[in-house]
Amino acid sequence: MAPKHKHNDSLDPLTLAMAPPPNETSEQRAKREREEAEALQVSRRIDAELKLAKIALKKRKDAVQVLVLGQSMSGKSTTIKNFQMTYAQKAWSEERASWRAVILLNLVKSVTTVVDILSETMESAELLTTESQGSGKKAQPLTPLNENHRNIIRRLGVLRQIERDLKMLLGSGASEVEDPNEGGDNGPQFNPSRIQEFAVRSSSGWKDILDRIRNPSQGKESEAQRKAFQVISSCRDDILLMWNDKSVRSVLKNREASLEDSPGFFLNDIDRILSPNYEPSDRDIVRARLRTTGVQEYTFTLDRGNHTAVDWIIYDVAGVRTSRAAWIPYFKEITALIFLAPLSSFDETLAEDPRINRLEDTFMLWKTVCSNKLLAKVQIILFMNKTDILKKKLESGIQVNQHIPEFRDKSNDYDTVANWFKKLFKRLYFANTTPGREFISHFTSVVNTEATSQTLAAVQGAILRSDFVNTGLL
Ligand SMILES: Nc1nc2c(ncn2[C@@H]2O[C@H](COP(=O)(O)OP(=O)(O)OP(=O)(O)O)[C@@H](O)[C@H]2O)c(=O)[nH]1
Ligand SMILES: [Mg+2]
Repeated sequence: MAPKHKHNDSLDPLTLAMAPPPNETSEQRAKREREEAEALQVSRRIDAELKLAKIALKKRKDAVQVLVLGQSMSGKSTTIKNFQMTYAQKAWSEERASWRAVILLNLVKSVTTVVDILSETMESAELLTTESQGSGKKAQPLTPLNENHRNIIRRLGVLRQIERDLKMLLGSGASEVEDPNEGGDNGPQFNPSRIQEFAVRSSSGWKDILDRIRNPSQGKESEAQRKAFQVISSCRDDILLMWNDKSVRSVLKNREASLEDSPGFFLNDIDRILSPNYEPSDRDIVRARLRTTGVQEYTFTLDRGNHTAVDWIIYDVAGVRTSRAAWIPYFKEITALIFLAPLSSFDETLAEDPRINRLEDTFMLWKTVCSNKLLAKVQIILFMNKTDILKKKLESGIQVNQHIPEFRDKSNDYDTVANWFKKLFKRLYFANTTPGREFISHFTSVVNTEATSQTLAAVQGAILRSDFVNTGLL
């Protein structure tokens, strides 16, 4: 009989290393076999996860990826809300009730804005009255506001705490201006050193916030919302008294505070919003304002047009100047880019930098996007948005040439102004774009959901027809 070691010599070192130890007891053997079975299970799970990750990566590569860009308040999230409403109806209806907290905050903010304007007006009138009394002149009433207004303002003071509570509930996007600790600088638009920082920060857009409101942890969120609803309801009469008061309206007019056209304006809907069974309508949701922070991703499955489905991934980003570096990593991935240019902003300045005219900032961004090499093969679609507000502004007599001298003495009517802006975008496009890339643009008002659904259908067609898709890359 051959000696034992001779037999082992014929085995490879791996088999030897894995062989059960000699003199193994039956308990040791059972333990070893249990551990081996567990290890096998872990290995199979990892294999399955890798397979799924590979499929997901392939699905992602095959998807139409669209980045929506534009300055803050240009209507990016509102455009994506329209996509969601049309193509992801289940998610849209599931989120409906959660928008109530955002709408309550928007309402409270409008009230506190009016209160601030009235308080300032009364204070400066008092100061002037005291000065003129000191000089011995006869005192003239310098404001139509009186003691009744002062009492209303005092009573509405309780809404300050409600505003703070709702902001806490909704996170940093609930404030228009970034928290300075949140990582902003006033530097150039595309600062590569900031990419990493923004790319790793987890997204906290409205989708995450709405999920949190829908699934409150220990009832905290719903409690804040319930209290807000109660307190705002108790202030209803004072809010209406103030908002419907002729003197208040004349003060607001003198201060050129056009609240009705400001984002998230719900004062005219207060009774509906404060009814116990209130559920936000589609129109309420597209009008609600919540600033995007970070980058948010939405997935839809759309018909390719020939009854085959294709996944779309749409990225929503923050538009404030300090967050624009976070856009760059997405430039390499995307199929198409929708650029939001709010035409109505010709007489406004940026919230984050009041020295800069909003429309100038948009033109500058547009030029950067058209000339960017990473975007050379990307189909760019321009939405000249907020046309409804542009119309109203022009009708109210606001002159474009007072804010953009290059407009000179052209007629200040909507068609002339809108087409002149379009010409400027087109000119900048052709001066900076990749040769041969088509110029696609739409005049939009993305709060008008019916008109926008038609625009989105056209956008879908244009993207699927684009060369990039048709060269077989998708
Ligand atoms: N009247 C009107 N309001 C609009 C239009 N587009 C957007 N808005 C409103 O403007 C506000 C801002 O729109 P958003 O979609 O939140 O803007 P955004 O580009 O996502 O802004 P950031 O998240 O700060 O980058 C919202 O209250 C919208 O309802 C429009 O065409 N007309
Ligand atoms: Mg947004």
